Amino acid sequence: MVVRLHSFSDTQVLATRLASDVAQHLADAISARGMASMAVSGGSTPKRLFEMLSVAEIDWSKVTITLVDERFVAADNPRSNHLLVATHLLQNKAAAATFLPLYHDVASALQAAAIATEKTEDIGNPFDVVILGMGTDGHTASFFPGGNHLARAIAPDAPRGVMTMEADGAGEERLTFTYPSLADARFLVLHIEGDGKRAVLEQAEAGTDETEMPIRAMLNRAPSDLDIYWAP
Ligand SMILES: O=C1O[C@H](COP(=O)(O)O)[C@@H](O)[C@H](O)[C@H]1O
Repeated sequence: MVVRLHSFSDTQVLATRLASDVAQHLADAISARGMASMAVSGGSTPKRLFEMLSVAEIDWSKVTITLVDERFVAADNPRSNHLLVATHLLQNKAAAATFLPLYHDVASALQAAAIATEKTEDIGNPFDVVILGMGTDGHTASFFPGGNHLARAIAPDAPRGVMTMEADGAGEERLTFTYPSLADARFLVLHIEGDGKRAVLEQAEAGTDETEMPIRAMLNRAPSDLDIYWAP
């Protein structure tokens, strides 16, 4: 694998370029296979990107979107990644896309993970586009340091699909695609912004302990090339 760092002067320039690159990969997938799949992150970073991507001139009716991870909360909860995507990405032209949520209104996160795995099994083998984020603790998706299922979730031979995760730094119980589900994406992106996250990235690149900083699994051993988009 190759890790490429793309640095931009500011977050607006980054979002413009990343939206254009993602749209191109989705259009290429539609041309090649008649459909496209994409898994996106939540959190605060992707809002501007989502808004720019939502107006891209591609055939969104052939695009299926899901999340790399989610909190076990309903879609009207302000902390829901589904709500973020619905508000900022599934708008404008992208309103024609199909969205597959990870959260389901069932008794446990474990049940929701099983349903999400089943409902997403026909997409993402591999995903055409995966956009990862990274927390200042070095987590990506819901691969949290100290997570109760971290070792299983980031194992190279973990099954494709969605698992649960609990960790002190995670807040609510989480739902997350496993490492193998994400790491072989045709276009694998890590989107980070700010000097603080750049310092966290450099710290991650300088070590190998994945339990300390799970983003290292993606940086060190993803089967796909990893394109990092960063702006101060
Ligand atoms: O918990 C989460 O945080 C990360 C990073 O979020 P940010 O607010 O620092 O951008 C995100 O990638 C992940 O999807 C989300 O669930």
